[in-house]
Amino acid sequence: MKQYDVIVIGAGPGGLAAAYQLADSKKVLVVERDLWGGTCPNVGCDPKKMLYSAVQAKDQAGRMTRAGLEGIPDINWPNLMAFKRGYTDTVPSGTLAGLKSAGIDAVHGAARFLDPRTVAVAGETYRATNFVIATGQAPALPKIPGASLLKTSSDFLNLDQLPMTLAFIGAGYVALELANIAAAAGATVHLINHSARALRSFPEDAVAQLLAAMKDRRIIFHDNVALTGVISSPRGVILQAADFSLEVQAAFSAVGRVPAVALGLGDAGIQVGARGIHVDDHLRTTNPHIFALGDVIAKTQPKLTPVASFEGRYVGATILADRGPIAYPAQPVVVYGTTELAQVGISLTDAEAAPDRYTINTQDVSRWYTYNRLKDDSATVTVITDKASGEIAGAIVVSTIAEELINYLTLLMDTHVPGKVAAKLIYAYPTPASYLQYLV
Ligand SMILES: Cc1cc2nc3c(=O)[nH]c(=O)nc-3n(C[C@H](O)[C@H](O)[C@H](O)COP(=O)(O)OP(=O)(O)OC[C@H]3O[C@@H](n4cnc5c(N)ncnc54)[C@H](O)[C@@H]3O)c2cc1C
Ligand SMILES: NC(=O)c1ccc[n+]([C@@H]2O[C@H](COP(=O)([O-])OP(=O)(O)OC[C@H]3O[C@@H](n4cnc5c(N)ncnc54)[C@H](O)[C@@H]3O)[C@@H](O)[C@H]2O)c1
Repeated sequence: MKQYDVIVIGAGPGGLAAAYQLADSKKVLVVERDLWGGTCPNVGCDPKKMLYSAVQAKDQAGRMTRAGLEGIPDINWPNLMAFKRGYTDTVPSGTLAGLKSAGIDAVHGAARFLDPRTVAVAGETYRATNFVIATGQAPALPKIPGASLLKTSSDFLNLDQLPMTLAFIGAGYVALELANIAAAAGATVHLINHSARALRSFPEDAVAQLLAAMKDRRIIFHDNVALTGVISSPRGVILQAADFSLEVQAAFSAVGRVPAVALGLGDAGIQVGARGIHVDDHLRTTNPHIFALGDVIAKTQPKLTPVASFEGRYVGATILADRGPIAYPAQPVVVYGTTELAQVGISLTDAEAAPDRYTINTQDVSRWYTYNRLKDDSATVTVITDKASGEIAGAIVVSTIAEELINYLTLLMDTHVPGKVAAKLIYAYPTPASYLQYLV
């Protein structure tokens, strides 16, 4: 039996951040059951955005037709997939090499608690003073007969050939982002939504702008369809509901993700609910020498890579010395769809409910120089300002380059720079930042 100061279970962005934080002063072991690096670089953010790169380039070319460009390029799926694999194929070995060079031990296999101080991995047992559970989430399947015929986001991001007809079940981040990629690459894409509302955490008007762009791309939305079953067919699968039947070559579940908690948590005295492992304000589980972080915990913060990494650094630092409860900075979120939808800070609904406290300023910026140059016809920016301090309290950006502006607005929020101070600075021109003076 080997003894460590800290055992980190799960080598995704959260677990790795904790391990690196501890590497200089503690004897650390990282356990991973699947791909070193976890979801984000292997089957999540990074491969998705490599495929999205070709979609962005194609879309910009499309917008510039009759403005100097002729012809819209086609996406060659096998070549695009080879480009993606050129990155993802190196992730597990690169991650492992990074751990070794930092003096962190690594073992491959699924960890399972035998008791609160011991885990078993691949037939060996390991003991530690502290544990960090960072096991993330896995794709969920709808609870209907035939659900095992459905594929997942991980399958989509590794398709050798793109099916010509396909469906996504769900209307959240995964469904919208992957539907956009598939449709831009030439597939006929159906999106099956069990309600009439997509992306519930975003304002309805902004979502409507995104959905309009996706419908222009000929993505077919089937709202208020509660599937009752999936059966196989000679050409693929048939999705069934009351008064509804749709045959596609492949169908992908995008109904959310479930916390990966099959690691004997009961034997370690750790409580877990449907949304994940319960933690306190120090990210301690119900067993105080065991921490949990990232997507696997029940939390109000979005389950995103930079949030998991932030928590990993916090837990690493807290194991070294208690620095008080975790205090999160603002967390920007971006949906990389047919246009980008980005949001940070207070929600529009909460700001509208407190008109004495907040100013809400929504502007159509599509004719402003940078957006006009890019022919970004649906660009809209909403900035919510705290009346008393003049500081930015939140923002919503719809634009093909929303990912850029949302980070500047986040920076201003986190550094408590009031809008009128930000407006006086000099920014490179012409760039999205150079319009901050008219936005904040
Ligand atoms: C398709 C897709 C696109 C996404 N796009 C974005 C994006 O654009 N931006 C963004 O910020 N976020 C995005 N996310 C979310 C992001 O990937 C996660 O928030 C992030 O990976 C969470 O990190 P984590 O370390 O908590 O968990 P993970 O990255 O999931 O890592 C957990 C690791 O633990 C391992 N593990 C599980 N159980 C055990 C066990 N018993 N023993 C050993 N190892 C175990 C798993 O194999 C996994 O490698 C996306 C997710 C998906 C699925
Ligand atoms: N750009 C990004 O940052 C990004 C991209 C992808 C994923 N993610 C992360 O991954 C998480 C998971 O994404 P997701 O899209 O899988 O989940 P989600 O929670 O965002 O969306 C799930 C969707 O499925 C629908 N749904 C649930 N049950 C259903 C059922 N039985 N039938 C039909 N529809 C059903 C929901 O109404 C919702 O529209 C996100 O919450 C986010 O944390 C982030």
